[in-house]
Amino acid sequence: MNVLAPVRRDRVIADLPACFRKEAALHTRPAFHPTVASACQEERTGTVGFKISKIIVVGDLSVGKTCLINRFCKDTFDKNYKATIGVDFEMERFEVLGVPFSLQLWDTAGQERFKCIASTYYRGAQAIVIVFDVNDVGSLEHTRQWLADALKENDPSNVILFLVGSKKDLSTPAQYSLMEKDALKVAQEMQAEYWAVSSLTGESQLGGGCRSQHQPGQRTLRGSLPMGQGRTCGISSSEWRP
Ligand SMILES: Nc1nc2c(ncn2[C@@H]2O[C@H](COP(=O)(O)OP(=O)(O)OP(=O)(O)O)[C@@H](O)[C@H]2O)c(=O)[nH]1
Repeated sequence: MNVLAPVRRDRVIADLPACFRKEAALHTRPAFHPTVASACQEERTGTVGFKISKIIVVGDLSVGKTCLINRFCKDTFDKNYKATIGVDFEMERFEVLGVPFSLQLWDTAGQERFKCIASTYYRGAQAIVIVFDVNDVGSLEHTRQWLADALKENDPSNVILFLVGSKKDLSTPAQYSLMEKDALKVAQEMQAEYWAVSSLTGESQLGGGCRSQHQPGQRTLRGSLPMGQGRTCGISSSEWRP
């Protein structure tokens, strides 16, 4: 008996969106392998079963990792800072091309003293989200180290990377465009997709003037955080061959 509530409408992905930048994309095909697609449609997914992918969110202390996850999962924002102790996690259910799919979002502590505990949860990630504050250039510089640490526990050729600039609402357009140049450079080096967001307002914007395939109305953090929208993390056509 299925005791789970239906998947929320904005978590139902009926068409795979095109990748935004090929060099930062793990999946460059517009759809699953035809055999996979027909097996999903005919519910012959057999041994593939229920899919879970793990996303880890890393970055300096107080850059807004918890707020980003809360906006995405609960559509809430808390202006009071409560440091994450070690790690925390949320689970989000999706339906991708008719197949149930879940994301585990691991929120890790940015404080140095908890780094040791948090890093024990890095292993087995399909996507790494490295967050920095667009108003704090130091936090952008530290993203390289956060990525290096996360990649020690993961296979670099098999993870999708996102560089996310947070608290965009606190910067003026002039300040932001100065910062964006540096952020894009770092994203390019990392081969990550770059997004700028505000968890306070719910706005999310793909960096570098890349065009999104999505409707303007969809581009809010709740429905379209990078991890939910740009790609379907963790799914590869080879994995999904029935
Ligand atoms: N104005 C504004 N403030 C934000 C935004 N995101 C987070 N904040 C504030 O920044 C502070 C830190 O946010 P958190 O999400 O707790 O930061 P964190 O990165 O999870 O911090 P650690 O758990 O210590 O690693 C809080 O006071 C938030 O309210 C944003 O988009 N805009």
